[in-house]
Amino acid sequence: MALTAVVRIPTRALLRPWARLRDSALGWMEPVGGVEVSTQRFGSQRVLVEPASAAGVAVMTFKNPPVNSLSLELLTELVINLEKLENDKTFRGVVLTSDCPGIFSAGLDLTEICGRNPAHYAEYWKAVQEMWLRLYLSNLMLVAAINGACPAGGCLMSLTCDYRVMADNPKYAIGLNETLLGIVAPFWFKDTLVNTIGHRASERALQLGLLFPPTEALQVGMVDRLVPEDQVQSTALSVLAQWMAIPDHARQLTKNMMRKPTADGLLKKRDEDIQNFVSFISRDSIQKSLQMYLAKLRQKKG
Ligand SMILES: CC/C=C\C/C=C\CCC/C=C/CC(=O)SCCNC(=O)CCNC(=O)[C@H](O)C(C)(C)COP(=O)(O)OP(=O)(O)OC[C@H]1O[C@@H](n2cnc3c(N)ncnc32)[C@H](O)[C@@H]1OP(=O)(O)O
Repeated sequence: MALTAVVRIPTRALLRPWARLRDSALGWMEPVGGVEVSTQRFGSQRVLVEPASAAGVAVMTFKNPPVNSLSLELLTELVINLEKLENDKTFRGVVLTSDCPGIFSAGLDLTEICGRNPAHYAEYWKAVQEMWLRLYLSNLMLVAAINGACPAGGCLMSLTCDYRVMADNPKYAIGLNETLLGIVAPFWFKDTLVNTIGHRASERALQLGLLFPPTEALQVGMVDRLVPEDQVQSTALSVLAQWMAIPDHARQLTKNMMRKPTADGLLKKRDEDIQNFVSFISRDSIQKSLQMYLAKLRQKKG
């Protein structure tokens, strides 16, 4: 079914993006000559992209049931869809959220890093790096609408965003819990956390593999706002509307200035990081820890 519709945004609003917010607040909707904005829904099997009602904004929804684990396929689709949004200059902001009830993302897909061969680990880790680099350095404004559990790689993904809104439900938790699995968060996971909550809080959180319930996550600065579950996405959209009031070029240069040094840390040694990952994850002791952890997860139901 074709869902294409074309909305015209006046050129003056595109040249002065902050004017768009003001104009729409005034109820200015009249289509006049300008740039075409596609309102077509797109995406792929595991990543749905829908333009939001506000011009320039899209919602990217992960749908990789049951837990949105970051499989190679999901990572690949995420990067492709992000690139599409970035290439379409009508989009300025994206809300990232989940279609899996009660779960934002369970993090890396453990079946990708357990019981496979070194070539697979290398391919997978490259995709994880790519996801982080693309999101972390994206020129788009990214807001995470965290509508469920958000451990490990799921937390990392949310930390790449410019703002995090989380459902205020004590059943959900967020954090980099790698040590609980007997594995170690790589330096760029660590750097992303340090840049968000500071060194001391990160050191404690990483060593203990802390998963913070929403109230504590807010206190430590891991998320920016808590709202009732049914308001997570709408709040994320209204946060984006506020950020849209800032001229893009100034905001983008500022974001890049803040983040590039951290990203360069990985860009300078991507291959070495892949080799480290492959040799670490291939160790018998690490594979045993992961197998035990997976078995525990699977037993939970039984
Ligand atoms: C010196 C160092 C050098 C290099 C270091 C290099 C690298 C090491 C670092 C690698 C980084 C890793 C980061 C990660 O992301 S690891 C993944 C961590 N994730 C978790 O710990 C989350 C595990 N899952 C859960 O806690 C729960 O599933 C969750 C709270 C998300 C949802 O709970 P719920 O009760 O709703 O569902 P479950 O019944 O638990 O799960 C349903 C089925 O999904 C399977 N599952 C869950 N999580 C994963 C996963 N991450 N990957 C794959 N599969 C997962 C679970 O087993 C159930 O499966 P079935 O029983 O239905 O078959």
